[in-house]
Amino acid sequence: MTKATNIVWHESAITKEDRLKLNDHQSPVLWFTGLSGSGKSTITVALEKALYEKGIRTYRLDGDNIRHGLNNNLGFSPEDRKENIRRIGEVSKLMSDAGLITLTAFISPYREDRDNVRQLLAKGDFIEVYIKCSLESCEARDPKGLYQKARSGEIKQFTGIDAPYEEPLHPELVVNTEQNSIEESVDIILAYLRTNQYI
Ligand SMILES: Nc1ncnc2c1ncn2[C@@H]1O[C@H](COP(=O)(O)OS(=O)(=O)O)[C@@H](OP(=O)(O)O)[C@H]1O
Ligand SMILES: Nc1ncnc2c1ncn2[C@@H]1O[C@H](COP(=O)(O)OP(=O)(O)O)[C@@H](O)[C@H]1O
Repeated sequence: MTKATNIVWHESAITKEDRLKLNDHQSPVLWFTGLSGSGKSTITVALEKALYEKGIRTYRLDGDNIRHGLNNNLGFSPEDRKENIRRIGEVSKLMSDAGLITLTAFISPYREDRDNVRQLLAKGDFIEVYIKCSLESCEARDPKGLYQKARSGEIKQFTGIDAPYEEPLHPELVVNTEQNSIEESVDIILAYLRTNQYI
């Protein structure tokens, strides 16, 4: 594939700041990361509902859904996961520019890939939320039966089994879903957004 050359950035007449004036909130990216079954999808769904009910504009990007469309040409090798996260980072940046609070729910197992997204976004617009849950509990939950398939060798390169997960070193938030209910987890995140004047 040859990269495009001779392309020039074209400014809009309306900026992100203009769009944010129509909102009563900022437009950060809430980047959820954690093992499969840790609760990323469950919590982002509940959080998005809570935000919507407060009149806040949101959009949720979820690994399972995005891999059906935009990223349907990617698998689970380290290179493909990197490209998956790079594209989601770019999409999140557009959403932030559009004035939405984005909730992303991807395993995003590599620190470097998550840090690249942090660098891509304006300061304060990347909120890393580590959904912490032991492999043991995730495997006991096994909501999609994938751990069982990974253990039997039917699925290869499964995160936590035969592919790595690198825990965040300095996440803005850690939510432990072995200790907190779904409602408590949502409240922790809402409190963070309020305290830091995002909403
Ligand atoms: N090999 C392997 N490893 C991990 N996960 C797998 C795999 N194969 C399929 N699945 C399903 O795909 C979902 C993870 O996709 P992501 O885009 O979030 O993964 S990644 O961020 O690129 O690592 C993940 O969804 P969640 O369970 O919601 O995390 C799984 O349902
Ligand atoms: N405290 C909790 N927070 C989030 N999910 C929980 C919790 N306790 C049990 N669960 C269950 O764990 C599973 C998490 O699955 P899911 O949200 O799909 O995780 P992920 O998106 O990280 O793969 C769901 O079946 C959910 O009902």
